[in-house]
Amino acid sequence: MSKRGSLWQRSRNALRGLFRAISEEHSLRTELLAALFAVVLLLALRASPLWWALVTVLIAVVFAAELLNTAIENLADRVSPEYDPRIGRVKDFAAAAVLVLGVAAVLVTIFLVWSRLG
Ligand SMILES: Nc1ncnc2c1ncn2[C@@H]1O[C@H](COP(=O)(O)OP(=O)(O)OP(=O)(O)O)[C@@H](O)[C@H]1O
Repeated sequence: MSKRGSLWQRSRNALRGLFRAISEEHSLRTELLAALFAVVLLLALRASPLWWALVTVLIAVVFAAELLNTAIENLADRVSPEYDPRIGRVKDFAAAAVLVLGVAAVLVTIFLVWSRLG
């Protein structure tokens, strides 16, 4: 099987992964809603372009982390479907990465509201 492909083919694979993850992962859909809320908040607060840039990067990073977490979970389940404490640790580490970014997103939202209304 060839590992090379046109940019279009690779983009199609990536988009297929994105839509599959959105349809299968509840947490990704929750993050999508949170991103929508952040955009509404930015509009309502008439935030500066710098805030838009910061929130955009944060949304993308949270999404990317969740997608990698999903990929790791899928791989772990394929490699070791049975209970294995090391697989549990790997999944916990991947979930922790998403948690760290989720906390950062909440803090940035608080700072945004604070800077505009405080
Ligand atoms: N094969 C396994 N061996 C040991 N522990 C596991 C195993 N599978 C899952 N776990 C434990 O259960 C937790 C949840 O794993 P699971 O694969 O169900 O993720 P999830 O709840 O679907 O996560 P997410 O909400 O991010 O999709 C893991 O973080 C890990 O602690």
